[in-house]
Amino acid sequence: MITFEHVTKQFPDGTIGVDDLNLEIADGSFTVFVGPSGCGKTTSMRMINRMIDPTDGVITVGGEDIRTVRPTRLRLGIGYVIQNAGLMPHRTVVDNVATVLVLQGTPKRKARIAALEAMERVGLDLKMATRYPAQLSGGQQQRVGVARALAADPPILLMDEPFSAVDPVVRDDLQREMLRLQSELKKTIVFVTHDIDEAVRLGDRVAVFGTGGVLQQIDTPENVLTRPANDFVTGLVGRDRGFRAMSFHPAAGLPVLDVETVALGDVENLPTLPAGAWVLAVDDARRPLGWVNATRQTLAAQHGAAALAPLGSLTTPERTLRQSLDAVLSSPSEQGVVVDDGGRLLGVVTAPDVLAALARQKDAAGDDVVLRDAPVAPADATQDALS
Ligand SMILES: Nc1ncnc2c1ncn2[C@@H]1O[C@H](COP(=O)(O)OP(=O)(O)OP(=O)(O)O)[C@@H](O)[C@H]1O
Repeated sequence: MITFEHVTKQFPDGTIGVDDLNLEIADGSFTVFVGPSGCGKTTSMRMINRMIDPTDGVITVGGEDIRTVRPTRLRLGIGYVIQNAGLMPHRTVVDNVATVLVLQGTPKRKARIAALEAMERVGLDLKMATRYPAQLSGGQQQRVGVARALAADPPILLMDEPFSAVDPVVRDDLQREMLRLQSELKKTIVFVTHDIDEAVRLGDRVAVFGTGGVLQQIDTPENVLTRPANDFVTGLVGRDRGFRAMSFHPAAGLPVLDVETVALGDVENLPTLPAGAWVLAVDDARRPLGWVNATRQTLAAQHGAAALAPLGSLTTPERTLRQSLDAVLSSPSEQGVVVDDGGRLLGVVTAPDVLAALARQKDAAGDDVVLRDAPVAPADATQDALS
């Protein structure tokens, strides 16, 4: 457990970085500090490993007041990952990852073996071990940074905007990897970001910081989205929070409707489709391949799968209403394709059904916040999702 009790940090020039922070971070939890620039997220995080000392209040780690623990000893149990990874350019990847272990006195060979294991854990190809950081992509460097923090197996991991400098696709990959890692490792993670989407995706607790280093709300991601504590949090999570909150609603119970299908080889035998009609082309195992409509019919008969309209994103009955709506919005037929775990077609879902299911679930929870602020008309949801 990490606790902050009435913690304030005033810098020598008078700036209040963090103002009377009270916070409990449970062992094994993933807590995200989120908020706009300059609101005290990094200062709060750096006080945990004593890179910054508070001017007032008490921080404990594992029940110990950290003022009584030498920073070097404290940091042995705390991994630290920063933006741009902060790797040493003249050391190979494996030696970068082994850094902390070597500093702790682990013999070099043993440290390298542990470093290779950490690289594997974060999904890095071991071929990269002998490269230098500049020979890696941004995303790979960031993985090296995470491997380095994990190599000595500290129970606590501090991560300061670790994925901000990479492009959205790589970032999505790194976030997914982080969730997988955490489900295996169960570290106590404190993660700083200014991106609310990243915060609600990764955190099991989200701490929203506001101007002047004042904590505005600490709660589950769903509650931050659906029950923002005040206008500041409402502003931060934005007007499309209703759409984001759909990530927390299961798609179970959503009607999966039958859809007209055609085997790819039989497209040419289809009767001419009326305008607006769509038929789903499937392979021999009933895996969906793409959509056919009147304008695609002849092309698809001549050129096969390449001429089909793309499926859009697929979903499964076990996923969430947000993924169901994504599937609907990304499908040219406005029918979201639902498959089983083997990728075989189960049917389709539609936008009105997704929104009705959301309304039912919100009613059952006795919570009208999302619906009040994110109208249930399909057109609005579409606009929100695309904006
Ligand atoms: N060494 C310092 N001296 C004076 N003021 C500082 C110092 N470090 C931080 N601050 C100020 O303290 C406040 C909180 O800074 P902090 O870096 O914790 O914010 P942040 O929320 O992490 O912002 P960002 O997302 O931009 O990193 C800011 O107003 C900042 O300018």
